[in-house]
Amino acid sequence: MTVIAVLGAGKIGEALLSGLLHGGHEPGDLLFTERYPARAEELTTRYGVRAVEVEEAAKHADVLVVAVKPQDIDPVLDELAPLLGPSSLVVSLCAGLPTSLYERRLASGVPVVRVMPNTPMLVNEAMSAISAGRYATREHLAVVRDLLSHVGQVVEVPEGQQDAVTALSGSGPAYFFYLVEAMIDAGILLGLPRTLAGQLIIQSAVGAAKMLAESEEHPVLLREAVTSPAGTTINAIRELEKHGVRAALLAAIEAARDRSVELGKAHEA
Ligand SMILES: NC(=O)C1=CN([C@@H]2O[C@H](COP(=O)(O)OP(=O)(O)OC[C@H]3O[C@@H](n4cnc5c(N)ncnc54)[C@H](O)[C@@H]3O)[C@@H](O)[C@H]2O)C=CC1
Ligand SMILES: O=C(O)[C@@H]1CCC=N1
Repeated sequence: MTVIAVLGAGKIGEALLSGLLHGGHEPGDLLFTERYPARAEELTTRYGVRAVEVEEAAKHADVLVVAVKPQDIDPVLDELAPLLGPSSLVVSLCAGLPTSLYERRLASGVPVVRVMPNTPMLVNEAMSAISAGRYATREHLAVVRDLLSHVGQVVEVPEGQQDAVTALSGSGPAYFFYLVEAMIDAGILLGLPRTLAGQLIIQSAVGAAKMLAESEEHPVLLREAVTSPAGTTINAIRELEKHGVRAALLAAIEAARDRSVELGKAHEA
């Protein structure tokens, strides 16, 4: 079995470890590094996966998955540089960081694959986009695709699209959570108990997501099917349009893309 080491076991690192375990990986085939000992202990207790130093991770793992914040990448690259060679495989989950950064800072020929996943990895429903760096072959991409397909869907994109992907599906779950949170508040405004409002909205979100995923219909048609002439929904849609919700989403996602570009630029030579 391929041994995978997750470097930095925060929210997305934990989601990956948990998703891989759900997907059939053995705890013994997974390793992680973590800056905070208490966090390391917590994860070992929860998942039975061993926390190691970076040297051990580099020595034993076939795939090293970098899952620290982009702002924390420098010390990780310094640690990895003397430990890796062309037979290693580095997978970066870091928003904004280009494969060229790794290629510049690690030994020549180290293959790097850039990935933008998302947190639904925790429930095996991730959307991950993968892009090969300069030294990554089709075989390296296939290894990464196989690994991530245990925790959701995988698409390959040109690396130039990764900042847009980050804004869309990397951050995407947060936008849906935000909408659900606001809709539950609307239930409170209308006088419903919070638990009931939560149940109504969450199940509506699950049902709508299932229809989007399973029906062949365009989202516009699915919305139109809910929107009866002179009915209730069109009144709500009019308010959404009046308040510029569509324009707000376009601007919000563009701002997220811009931040991803900025995070990459901060590490330019
Ligand atoms: N949270 C999300 O939804 C997504 C995050 N990402 C990317 O994943 C990366 C991690 O994000 P989060 O998990 O949200 O951040 P986080 O802050 O929850 O996790 C980062 C973890 O790395 C650890 N760490 C930092 N430096 C370390 C070092 N030198 N050695 C060992 N451990 C170290 C920290 O203690 C922390 O536990 C980021 O680069 C982010 O862009 C990508 C897609 C989605
Ligand atoms: O907010 C962030 O920077 C990370 C990257 C995509 C989702 N979360």
